[in-house]
Amino acid sequence: MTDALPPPHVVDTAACTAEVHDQGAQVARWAPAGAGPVLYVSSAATFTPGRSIRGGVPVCWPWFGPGRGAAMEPAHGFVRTSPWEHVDRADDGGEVTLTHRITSATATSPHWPHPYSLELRSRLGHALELTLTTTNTGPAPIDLEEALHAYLAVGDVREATVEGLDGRSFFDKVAGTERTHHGPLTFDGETDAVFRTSEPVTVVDPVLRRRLVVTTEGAANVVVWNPWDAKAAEVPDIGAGEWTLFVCVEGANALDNAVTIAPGESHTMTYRLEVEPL
Ligand SMILES: O=P(O)(O)OC[C@H]1O[C@H](O)[C@H](O)[C@@H](O)[C@@H]1O
Repeated sequence: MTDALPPPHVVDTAACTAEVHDQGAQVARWAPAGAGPVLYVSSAATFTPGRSIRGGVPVCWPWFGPGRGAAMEPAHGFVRTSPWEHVDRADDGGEVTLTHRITSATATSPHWPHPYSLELRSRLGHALELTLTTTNTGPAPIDLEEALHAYLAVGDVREATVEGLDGRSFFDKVAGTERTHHGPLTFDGETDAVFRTSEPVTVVDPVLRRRLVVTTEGAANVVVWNPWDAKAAEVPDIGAGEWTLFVCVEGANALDNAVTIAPGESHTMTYRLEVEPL
């Protein structure tokens, strides 16, 4: 039993540099040409079988956090710490698409006794585009939550804002209440919010002088998370003081926006990330 993950798939083209692990089909790094790293990866991240990498884009499936009944383990589902099969690598003029698949033949949970096939296509180029497709291969409907849990690198979360959430309702997981947001989102404490929106959102970062534009399809929610200082200090794989260096802006179908898929049917969620100068 080795205690280190196999080396990631490496992409190094005129369009971008990137690294993608078979465990969790997790994109750990992505930097389009001319930009610095766009995804935060903790200096204390572990690259160990069975443990999620703290950073990049973990795939949360088929429940989000502890699930709707707050009793599911591991948090965020079992596929982010499972090995996926790497099934394809295609190069299209410098844009590389990696395809990973995981199915009920190799990865199951006592909480999830359902036949399924799950595929992630990671298109790595000037933009990062992740397409997660669930197929119900069993005889009964399945009901699931999912998230593409991107850790976006920022210069200082206390100076960053998120545009595109004005007027949106959200479940505030910190307060445990339903609320409506007004104006740009700023950060002055622990933030853990499941917004009901399918519209693009933009992280404006005056420190790194860039805008990170997040566009989703097939996602009813955008989740915004930063643990702030005290919560981050309780998480061993967030490097000391590094809570200022990221904000998670996730595409998701969670809570009352869980997805039901009929036998033989599929559902697709797409998360697209682009960098613009400020
Ligand atoms: O520590 P993890 O299991 O990776 O979860 C990290 C965070 O993920 C999401 O953003 C959730 O909304 C948070 O409640 C959770 O704390």
